[in-house]
Amino acid sequence: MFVIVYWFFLLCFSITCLIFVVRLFLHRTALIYVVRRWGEWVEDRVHVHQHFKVPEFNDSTHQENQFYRRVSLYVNSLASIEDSDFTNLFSGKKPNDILLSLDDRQPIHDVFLGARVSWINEIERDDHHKNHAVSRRSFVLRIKKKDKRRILKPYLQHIHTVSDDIEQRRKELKIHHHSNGKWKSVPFNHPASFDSLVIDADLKTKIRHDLETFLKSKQYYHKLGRVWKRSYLLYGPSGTGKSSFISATANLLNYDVYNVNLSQTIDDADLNMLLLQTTSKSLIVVEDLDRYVSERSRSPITSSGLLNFMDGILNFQDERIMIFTMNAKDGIDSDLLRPGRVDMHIYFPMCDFNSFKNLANNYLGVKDHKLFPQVEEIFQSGATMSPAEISELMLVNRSSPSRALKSLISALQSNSRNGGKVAARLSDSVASSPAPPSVVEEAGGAAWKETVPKEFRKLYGLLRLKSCKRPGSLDHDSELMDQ
Ligand SMILES: Nc1ncnc2c1ncn2[C@@H]1O[C@H](COP(=O)(O)OP(=O)(O)OP(=O)(O)O)[C@@H](O)[C@H]1O
Ligand SMILES: [Mg+2]
Repeated sequence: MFVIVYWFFLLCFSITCLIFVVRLFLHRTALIYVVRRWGEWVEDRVHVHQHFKVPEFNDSTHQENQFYRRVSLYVNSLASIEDSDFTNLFSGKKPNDILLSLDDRQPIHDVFLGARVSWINEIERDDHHKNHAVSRRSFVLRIKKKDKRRILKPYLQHIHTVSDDIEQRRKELKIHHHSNGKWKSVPFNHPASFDSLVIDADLKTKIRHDLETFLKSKQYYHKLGRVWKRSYLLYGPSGTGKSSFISATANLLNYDVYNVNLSQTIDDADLNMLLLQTTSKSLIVVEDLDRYVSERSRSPITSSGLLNFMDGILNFQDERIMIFTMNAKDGIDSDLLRPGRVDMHIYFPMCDFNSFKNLANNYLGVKDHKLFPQVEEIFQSGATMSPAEISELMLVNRSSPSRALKSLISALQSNSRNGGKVAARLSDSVASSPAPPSVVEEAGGAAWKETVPKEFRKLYGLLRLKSCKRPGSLDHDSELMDQ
């Protein structure tokens, strides 16, 4: 009995060692790839496949096949390209960017909804084409017959979505300005990013989330019969980051910027034409809307022309984001900012101690300093400056954080001593401080009361009571209206 058990354990041990050695050998010598390939070959033999060819050019018209371009982008973005036997390397548009591209006649595998498919990029020579030889490229999709019905349509749709996304990310951004009713563009290279923007962290997350949700909501907007656009109002004193926010949003979404200058002598028709000429996936920006409104009597643009422009009624189905900026909301016609026309109101406050600490970290690389308590005390006494002024001071004194902080302390002290500039700024900030839902409820006005059910209004009232007025806050009213 003992001998049988002994031999049994010895056999198990020997088999385990053998498996271990074989695996090690296969991995070390890369023979594992050969074995896998055999496995795939065998699996391929036992299935019936169907092939779909995507030629680079349309045979009859010799026009470029747009789907070939999409497939090429998609295939070259697959992670499995790194396992391909032969891949080309190209430099991308951005520095240090290396792009991989599949070489001719190289197969590449992909998995979609649990089904394994493969692509191969073929190249055929046509020696009889008008007396000279031409190469015809194509991608061929190989898919198991049993999977075709289940995955083909969603897979092609998936290729569309992914390639759109890649194109969007690779696009070179432009900023457009208009003169004489025509857009002129220059490359947009502003480095602003959401990370360097100093605003309340929760607010930043909410805005990012709102933008991302908007981008994914095409079907939803269309189902509701609404123009697929989102509008933001940025308001707050000068130098608090409104324009930086616009640049950061353009960089985040990779959207072109169209800067609409309402003070130029344009009329309603020009404004409509300008809007029609904007492309999708763009930010349409109107800076200093309050200044324009106060000077409106001298402008050829009518009130309804402006409202139609803000509603984007001429642009169906396109993906646009509109951003309006102003220093203060008071005195602005409530219809102009009503929910639906402007979806979200974002307040940009003057600096407080928290924002100051973020700026000090960004500009001076200091998270803490012995002068911080003194700075905090001055902020608590009510003195303040705009992020633009503070960042400028820090930039000039960036070689010495102590010097930067001392200059800031004396600037804050002198501001609060003479009360002038700061007092003005403070009153500005208080006057335009966020009054989240209440202001917009007025803006929604009677129409809102007519169209929104009573229960909803009650809930809305409760939320209003709970919302607290914080600097850097967000008016959620319009979010609610959208739901
Ligand atoms: N919140 C902020 N976070 C980081 N930097 C800021 C912020 N606000 C202002 N700055 C700095 O100040 C500079 C000017 O800010 P910006 O032009 O965005 O202000 P603004 O609110 O648009 O002012 P204005 O109302 O005068 O147009 C920016 O380039 C940036 O360096
Ligand atoms: Mg600005």
